[in-house]
Amino acid sequence: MLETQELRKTFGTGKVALDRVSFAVRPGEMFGFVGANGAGKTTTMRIVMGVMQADSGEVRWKGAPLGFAERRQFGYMPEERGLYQKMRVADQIEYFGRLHGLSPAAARKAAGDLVERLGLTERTKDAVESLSLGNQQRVQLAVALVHDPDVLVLDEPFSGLDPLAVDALAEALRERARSGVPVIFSSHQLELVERLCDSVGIISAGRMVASGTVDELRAAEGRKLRVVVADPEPGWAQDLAGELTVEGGREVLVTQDDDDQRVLRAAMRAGRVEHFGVERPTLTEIFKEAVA
Ligand SMILES: Nc1ncnc2c1ncn2[C@@H]1O[C@H](COP(=O)(O)OP(=O)(O)OP(=O)(O)O)[C@@H](O)[C@H]1O
Repeated sequence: MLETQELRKTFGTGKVALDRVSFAVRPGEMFGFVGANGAGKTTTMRIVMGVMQADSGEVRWKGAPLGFAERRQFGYMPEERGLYQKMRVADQIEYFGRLHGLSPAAARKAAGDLVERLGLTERTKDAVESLSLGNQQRVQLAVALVHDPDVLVLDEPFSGLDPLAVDALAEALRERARSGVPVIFSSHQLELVERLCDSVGIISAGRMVASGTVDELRAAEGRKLRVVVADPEPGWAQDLAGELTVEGGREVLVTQDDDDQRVLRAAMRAGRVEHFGVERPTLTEIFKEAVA
Protein backbone atom coordinates (compact mmCIF):
# COMPACT_ATOMS: atom_id res chain seq x y z
CA MET A 1 0.00 0.00 0.00
CA LEU A 2 1.18 3.53 -0.77
CA GLU A 3 0.32 6.08 1.89
CA THR A 4 0.85 9.75 2.52
CA GLN A 5 0.58 10.77 6.13
CA GLU A 6 -0.14 14.36 7.08
CA LEU A 7 1.94 15.97 4.33
CA ARG A 8 2.51 19.64 4.88
CA LYS A 9 4.24 22.03 2.52
CA THR A 10 4.63 25.78 2.59
CA PHE A 11 6.38 27.84 -0.03
CA GLY A 12 8.73 30.79 0.52
CA THR A 13 5.97 33.35 0.55
CA GLY A 14 4.43 31.55 3.52
CA LYS A 15 1.72 30.10 1.32
CA VAL A 16 0.43 26.79 2.69
CA ALA A 17 0.26 24.54 -0.37
CA LEU A 18 -0.50 21.33 1.53
CA ASP A 19 -2.08 21.02 4.92
CA ARG A 20 -1.98 17.51 6.44
CA VAL A 21 -2.69 15.64 3.23
CA SER A 22 -3.26 11.94 3.92
CA PHE A 23 -4.47 9.17 1.66
CA ALA A 24 -3.80 5.53 0.92
CA VAL A 25 -3.81 3.58 -2.32
CA ARG A 26 -3.95 -0.19 -2.16
CA PRO A 27 -2.34 -2.62 -4.63
CA GLY A 28 -4.41 -2.81 -7.78
CA GLU A 29 -6.38 0.32 -6.93
CA MET A 30 -6.85 3.27 -9.26
CA PHE A 31 -6.92 6.47 -7.27
CA GLY A 32 -8.18 9.63 -8.95
CA PHE A 33 -6.80 12.82 -7.49
CA VAL A 34 -9.04 15.78 -8.22
CA GLY A 35 -9.05 19.43 -7.23
CA ALA A 36 -9.28 22.91 -8.68
CA ASN A 37 -6.25 24.61 -10.23
CA GLY A 38 -3.67 25.28 -7.53
CA ALA A 39 -5.32 22.92 -5.01
CA GLY A 40 -2.09 20.96 -4.41
CA LYS A 41 -2.19 17.86 -6.63
CA THR A 42 1.13 18.40 -8.39
CA THR A 43 2.87 19.34 -5.14
CA THR A 44 1.59 16.15 -3.50
CA MET A 45 2.72 13.97 -6.40
CA ARG A 46 6.13 15.65 -6.49
CA ILE A 47 6.55 14.88 -2.81
CA VAL A 48 5.50 11.26 -3.37
CA MET A 49 8.14 11.00 -6.10
CA GLY A 50 10.83 12.71 -4.00
CA VAL A 51 11.18 15.59 -6.47
CA MET A 52 10.19 17.92 -3.65
CA GLN A 53 10.49 17.60 0.12
CA ALA A 54 7.57 17.99 2.49
CA ASP A 55 8.04 20.26 5.52
CA SER A 56 6.56 17.48 7.60
CA GLY A 57 4.65 14.26 7.15
CA GLU A 58 5.70 11.09 5.45
CA VAL A 59 5.24 8.97 2.35
CA ARG A 60 5.15 5.24 3.09
CA TRP A 61 5.28 2.23 0.83
CA LYS A 62 4.51 -1.26 2.08
CA GLY A 63 4.42 0.03 5.64
CA ALA A 64 7.86 1.69 5.67
CA PRO A 65 9.15 5.18 4.82
CA LEU A 66 9.77 5.52 1.10
CA GLY A 67 13.40 5.83 0.00
CA PHE A 68 15.39 6.34 -3.20
CA ALA A 69 15.74 2.65 -4.08
CA GLU A 70 11.99 2.04 -3.86
CA ARG A 71 11.18 5.22 -5.78
CA ARG A 72 13.41 4.05 -8.61
CA GLN A 73 10.86 1.28 -9.13
CA PHE A 74 8.01 3.79 -9.43
CA GLY A 75 6.74 5.11 -12.76
CA TYR A 76 6.11 8.85 -12.99
CA MET A 77 4.55 11.16 -15.55
CA PRO A 78 5.44 14.67 -14.35
CA GLU A 79 3.30 17.71 -15.12
CA GLU A 80 6.19 19.37 -16.95
CA ARG A 81 6.65 16.14 -18.96
CA GLY A 82 10.24 15.27 -19.70
CA LEU A 83 11.05 13.79 -23.05
CA TYR A 84 14.11 14.40 -25.20
CA GLN A 85 12.51 16.10 -28.16
CA LYS A 86 15.14 15.09 -30.73
CA MET A 87 15.35 11.45 -29.68
CA ARG A 88 13.45 8.77 -31.60
CA VAL A 89 10.45 7.18 -29.97
CA ALA A 90 11.78 3.63 -29.50
CA ASP A 91 15.28 4.83 -28.52
CA GLN A 92 13.76 7.12 -25.92
CA ILE A 93 11.68 4.45 -24.24
CA GLU A 94 14.65 2.10 -24.27
CA TYR A 95 16.90 4.80 -22.81
CA PHE A 96 14.54 5.37 -19.88
CA GLY A 97 14.39 1.62 -19.34
CA ARG A 98 18.19 1.62 -19.03
CA LEU A 99 18.04 4.56 -16.58
CA HIS A 100 15.73 2.46 -14.42
CA GLY A 101 18.29 -0.33 -14.39
CA LEU A 102 17.11 -2.68 -17.16
CA SER A 103 19.71 -4.56 -19.21
CA PRO A 104 20.07 -3.40 -22.85
CA ALA A 105 18.18 -6.45 -24.10
CA ALA A 106 15.37 -6.11 -21.54
CA ALA A 107 15.02 -2.38 -22.24
CA ARG A 108 14.81 -3.01 -26.00
CA LYS A 109 12.20 -5.72 -25.52
CA ALA A 110 10.11 -3.61 -23.13
CA ALA A 111 10.27 -0.64 -25.52
CA GLY A 112 9.18 -2.84 -28.43
CA ASP A 113 6.24 -4.24 -26.48
CA LEU A 114 5.06 -0.81 -25.31
CA VAL A 115 5.36 0.76 -28.75
CA GLU A 116 3.03 -1.92 -30.03
CA ARG A 117 0.59 -1.83 -27.14
CA LEU A 118 0.27 1.95 -27.14
CA GLY A 119 -0.26 2.17 -30.90
CA LEU A 120 3.07 3.81 -31.74
CA THR A 121 4.39 1.17 -34.14
CA GLU A 122 4.28 3.49 -37.15
CA ARG A 123 6.23 6.17 -35.30
CA THR A 124 9.09 4.22 -33.69
CA LYS A 125 11.78 5.90 -35.79
CA ASP A 126 10.35 9.44 -35.57
CA ALA A 127 11.72 12.11 -33.29
CA VAL A 128 9.40 12.95 -30.41
CA GLU A 129 9.15 16.59 -31.50
CA SER A 130 7.47 15.53 -34.74
CA LEU A 131 4.62 13.75 -32.92
CA SER A 132 1.17 15.10 -32.09
CA LEU A 133 0.44 15.94 -28.47
CA GLY A 134 -1.51 12.70 -28.04
CA ASN A 135 1.30 10.58 -29.38
CA GLN A 136 3.84 12.42 -27.24
CA GLN A 137 1.67 11.61 -24.27
CA ARG A 138 1.68 7.94 -25.27
CA VAL A 139 5.48 8.03 -25.36
CA GLN A 140 5.46 9.71 -21.97
CA LEU A 141 3.31 6.92 -20.61
CA ALA A 142 5.58 4.30 -22.18
CA VAL A 143 8.53 5.93 -20.42
CA ALA A 144 6.65 5.70 -17.11
CA LEU A 145 5.81 2.03 -17.73
CA VAL A 146 9.01 0.70 -19.31
CA HIS A 147 10.55 -0.77 -16.16
CA ASP A 148 7.32 -2.46 -15.07
CA PRO A 149 6.89 -0.11 -12.10
CA ASP A 150 5.67 -1.05 -8.63
CA VAL A 151 3.57 2.13 -8.41
CA LEU A 152 2.34 4.58 -11.07
CA VAL A 153 2.05 8.32 -10.37
CA LEU A 154 0.69 10.36 -13.26
CA ASP A 155 0.08 14.10 -13.32
CA GLU A 156 -2.85 14.83 -15.64
CA PRO A 157 -2.06 12.02 -18.10
CA PHE A 158 -5.30 12.58 -20.00
CA SER A 159 -5.13 16.32 -20.55
CA GLY A 160 -5.40 17.36 -24.17
CA LEU A 161 -6.09 13.87 -25.53
CA ASP A 162 -8.76 12.89 -28.04
CA PRO A 163 -11.30 10.23 -26.98
CA LEU A 164 -9.43 7.40 -28.73
CA ALA A 165 -6.16 8.30 -27.08
CA VAL A 166 -7.99 8.57 -23.73
CA ASP A 167 -9.29 5.03 -24.21
CA ALA A 168 -5.85 3.68 -25.14
CA LEU A 169 -4.24 5.27 -22.09
CA ALA A 170 -7.08 4.26 -19.80
CA GLU A 171 -6.76 0.65 -20.91
CA ALA A 172 -3.00 0.70 -20.32
CA LEU A 173 -3.56 2.01 -16.79
CA ARG A 174 -6.34 -0.49 -16.06
CA GLU A 175 -4.08 -3.29 -17.16
CA ARG A 176 -1.36 -2.15 -14.76
CA ALA A 177 -3.85 -1.85 -11.94
CA ARG A 178 -5.17 -5.34 -12.68
CA SER A 179 -1.65 -6.67 -12.25
CA GLY A 180 -1.65 -5.31 -8.68
CA VAL A 181 0.00 -1.91 -9.12
CA PRO A 182 -1.40 1.08 -7.22
CA VAL A 183 -2.14 3.82 -9.78
CA ILE A 184 -2.55 7.48 -8.84
CA PHE A 185 -3.46 10.07 -11.40
CA SER A 186 -4.73 13.62 -11.30
CA SER A 187 -7.34 14.89 -13.67
CA HIS A 188 -9.89 17.62 -14.23
CA GLN A 189 -12.00 15.21 -16.31
CA LEU A 190 -14.33 14.13 -13.56
CA GLU A 191 -16.51 11.87 -15.71
CA LEU A 192 -13.40 9.96 -16.66
CA VAL A 193 -12.28 9.71 -13.06
CA GLU A 194 -15.74 8.47 -12.05
CA ARG A 195 -15.63 5.86 -14.81
CA LEU A 196 -12.07 4.65 -14.20
CA CYS A 197 -11.26 4.95 -10.55
CA ASP A 198 -11.84 2.67 -7.60
CA SER A 199 -11.36 5.57 -5.23
CA VAL A 200 -11.09 9.32 -5.38
CA GLY A 201 -9.45 12.04 -3.31
CA ILE A 202 -10.78 15.58 -3.51
CA ILE A 203 -8.29 18.25 -2.52
CA SER A 204 -9.22 21.87 -1.97
CA ALA A 205 -6.78 24.64 -1.04
CA GLY A 206 -4.23 22.10 0.19
CA ARG A 207 -6.64 19.99 2.23
CA MET A 208 -8.14 16.62 1.48
CA VAL A 209 -11.81 17.44 1.84
CA ALA A 210 -13.17 14.04 0.85
CA SER A 211 -11.86 10.61 -0.10
CA GLY A 212 -13.22 7.15 -0.68
CA THR A 213 -15.05 5.27 -3.40
CA VAL A 214 -17.51 7.32 -5.42
CA ASP A 215 -20.31 5.36 -3.72
CA GLU A 216 -18.94 6.23 -0.29
CA LEU A 217 -18.74 9.89 -1.25
CA ARG A 218 -22.34 9.68 -2.48
CA ALA A 219 -23.45 8.10 0.79
CA ALA A 220 -21.69 10.84 2.76
CA GLU A 221 -23.72 13.43 0.87
CA GLY A 222 -26.94 11.91 2.20
CA ARG A 223 -29.80 10.48 0.21
CA LYS A 224 -31.70 12.87 -2.01
CA LEU A 225 -35.06 12.36 -3.68
CA ARG A 226 -35.90 13.87 -7.04
CA VAL A 227 -39.54 14.39 -7.89
CA VAL A 228 -40.90 15.76 -11.15
CA VAL A 229 -44.55 16.88 -11.18
CA ALA A 230 -46.32 18.11 -14.32
CA ASP A 231 -48.76 21.04 -14.01
CA PRO A 232 -48.79 20.97 -10.21
CA GLU A 233 -50.96 23.07 -7.97
CA PRO A 234 -49.01 26.11 -6.79
CA GLY A 235 -47.37 25.85 -3.39
CA TRP A 236 -47.57 22.03 -3.21
CA ALA A 237 -44.01 21.69 -1.96
CA GLN A 238 -44.01 24.48 0.59
CA ASP A 239 -44.02 22.06 3.54
CA LEU A 240 -41.21 19.97 2.09
CA ALA A 241 -37.61 21.00 2.67
CA GLY A 242 -35.59 21.10 -0.52
CA GLU A 243 -34.91 22.94 -3.71
CA LEU A 244 -37.74 23.52 -6.17
CA THR A 245 -37.06 24.49 -9.76
CA VAL A 246 -39.41 25.05 -12.67
CA GLU A 247 -38.67 23.44 -16.03
CA GLY A 248 -41.35 24.21 -18.61
CA GLY A 249 -44.69 23.15 -17.12
CA ARG A 250 -42.97 20.87 -14.62
CA GLU A 251 -41.73 21.46 -11.14
CA VAL A 252 -38.67 19.55 -9.95
CA LEU A 253 -38.14 19.07 -6.25
CA VAL A 254 -34.84 17.76 -4.90
CA THR A 255 -35.25 17.02 -1.22
CA GLN A 256 -33.43 15.32 1.63
CA ASP A 257 -36.76 14.67 3.38
CA ASP A 258 -36.50 11.21 4.96
CA ASP A 259 -40.19 10.44 4.61
CA ASP A 260 -40.35 9.42 0.97
CA GLN A 261 -44.01 8.32 1.22
CA ARG A 262 -45.05 11.73 2.51
CA VAL A 263 -43.20 13.39 -0.37
CA LEU A 264 -44.84 11.03 -2.87
CA ARG A 265 -48.35 11.66 -1.46
CA ALA A 266 -47.84 15.43 -1.64
CA ALA A 267 -46.61 15.15 -5.22
CA MET A 268 -49.54 12.94 -6.28
CA ARG A 269 -52.03 15.33 -4.73
CA ALA A 270 -50.40 18.22 -6.60
CA GLY A 271 -50.40 16.86 -10.14
CA ARG A 272 -49.14 14.17 -12.47
CA VAL A 273 -45.92 12.60 -11.07
CA GLU A 274 -43.56 11.98 -13.97
CA HIS A 275 -40.54 10.91 -11.98
CA PHE A 276 -39.91 9.88 -8.39
CA GLY A 277 -36.61 8.40 -7.38
CA VAL A 278 -33.39 8.56 -5.44
CA GLU A 279 -30.92 10.91 -7.05
CA ARG A 280 -27.42 9.59 -7.73
CA PRO A 281 -25.12 12.60 -7.72
CA THR A 282 -22.29 12.54 -10.23
CA LEU A 283 -18.69 13.02 -9.15
CA THR A 284 -18.91 16.53 -10.62
CA GLU A 285 -21.80 17.35 -8.27
CA ILE A 286 -20.02 15.74 -5.32
CA PHE A 287 -16.87 17.69 -6.19
CA LYS A 288 -18.68 21.03 -6.40
CA GLU A 289 -20.31 20.45 -3.04
CA ALA A 290 -17.05 19.29 -1.41
CA VAL A 291 -15.04 22.33 -2.51
CA ALA A 292 -17.83 24.90 -2.03
N1 LIG B 1 7.59 26.17 -6.54
C1 LIG B 1 6.57 26.85 -6.04
N2 LIG B 1 6.76 28.05 -5.44
C2 LIG B 1 5.74 28.74 -4.89
N3 LIG B 1 4.45 28.32 -4.90
C3 LIG B 1 4.19 27.14 -5.49
C4 LIG B 1 5.24 26.34 -6.08
N4 LIG B 1 4.67 25.21 -6.58
C5 LIG B 1 3.35 25.30 -6.30
N5 LIG B 1 3.07 26.45 -5.65
C6 LIG B 1 1.74 26.87 -5.17
O1 LIG B 1 1.20 25.80 -4.41
C7 LIG B 1 -0.19 25.65 -4.67
C8 LIG B 1 -0.48 24.25 -5.16
O2 LIG B 1 0.02 24.10 -6.50
P1 LIG B 1 -0.07 22.75 -7.32
O3 LIG B 1 0.71 22.97 -8.58
O4 LIG B 1 0.32 21.63 -6.46
O5 LIG B 1 -1.64 22.67 -7.66
P2 LIG B 1 -2.42 21.68 -8.64
O6 LIG B 1 -3.55 21.15 -7.86
O7 LIG B 1 -1.50 20.71 -9.25
O8 LIG B 1 -2.98 22.68 -9.75
P3 LIG B 1 -3.30 22.47 -11.33
O9 LIG B 1 -4.59 21.74 -11.41
O10 LIG B 1 -3.43 23.88 -11.81
O11 LIG B 1 -2.13 21.75 -11.93
C9 LIG B 1 -0.55 26.75 -5.67
O12 LIG B 1 -1.06 27.86 -4.98
C10 LIG B 1 0.77 27.08 -6.32
O13 LIG B 1 0.78 28.42 -6.77
